[in-house]
Amino acid sequence: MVRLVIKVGSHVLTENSTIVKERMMALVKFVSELKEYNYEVILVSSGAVAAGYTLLPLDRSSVANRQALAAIGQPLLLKMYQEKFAKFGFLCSQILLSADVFDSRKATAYAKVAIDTLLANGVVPIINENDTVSIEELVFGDNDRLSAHVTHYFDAQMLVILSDIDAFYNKDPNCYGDAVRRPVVTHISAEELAAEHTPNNEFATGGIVTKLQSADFLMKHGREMFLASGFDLSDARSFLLEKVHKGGTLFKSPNK
Ligand SMILES: Nc1ncnc2c1ncn2[C@@H]1O[C@H](COP(=O)(O)OP(=O)(O)O)[C@@H](O)[C@H]1O
Ligand SMILES: N[C@@H](CCC(=O)OP(=O)(O)O)C(=O)O
Repeated sequence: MVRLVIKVGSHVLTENSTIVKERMMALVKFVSELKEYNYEVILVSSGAVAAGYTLLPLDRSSVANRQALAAIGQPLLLKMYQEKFAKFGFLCSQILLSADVFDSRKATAYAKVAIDTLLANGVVPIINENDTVSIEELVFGDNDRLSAHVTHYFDAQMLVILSDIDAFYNKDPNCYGDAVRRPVVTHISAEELAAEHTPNNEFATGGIVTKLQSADFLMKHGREMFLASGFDLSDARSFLLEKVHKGGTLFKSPNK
């Protein structure tokens, strides 16, 4: 069994203050297919704040309101995931983590026991940051780095980030028409890791920099990361199910 972490961003799941059910369904179908192909899949799903906003459009500039939106949106997201996974005969489950879990070996080990047990029973763990209590020094703030920690500490081989962008380019393709895709990356420079956050959606928090930081963390720990589109899953499907690297970017250490 190969253990995988799939991370999906807020923009993939929501558009114009609504949850895009078709995209969520495509994701659930893809995860279910991966499970049929003997992958163990942990899903890291963003979208709690964006989902909360579809029910109660509070002003998101206030931290308290964002905490409240996450509390409203997280159960809605999970309800939708449960209904959709049930169509494929799978149970799913919710695990909310905060950054301090990974500061404690004991807490990390306890969380891993729960995840191992869920996976051993065929259940899909769905992880998000515990946004209601994760503030200030406890916060990852973006699920890119959270999912990199999940991949490393819960012993997955690879992280697959399904984003609103289909790959890593030499410059932002949303700003530069001549940006060139980088299919394989084996080194990330200090400047790239320190660049400003550039999220492309009002609910997204990370941008490309947190994806590069996640890739760097994983490469240093001997693990791989694949960045591909979450709007069109064909590159991720080809890569994981057909073992053909068409689009997307694979981050791997040079000696692997
Ligand atoms: N070099 C780059 N390659 C790809 N995307 C980039 C680059 N520089 C900046 N970006 C921006 O990063 C965005 C992806 O981050 P984000 O919107 O946070 O995605 P998600 O919600 O999927 O996590 C892209 O839509 C793009 O505008
Ligand atoms: N925990 C937050 C995640 C926000 C976030 O990281 O979004 P994204 O940059 O789209 O992955 C939420 O569920 O709204």
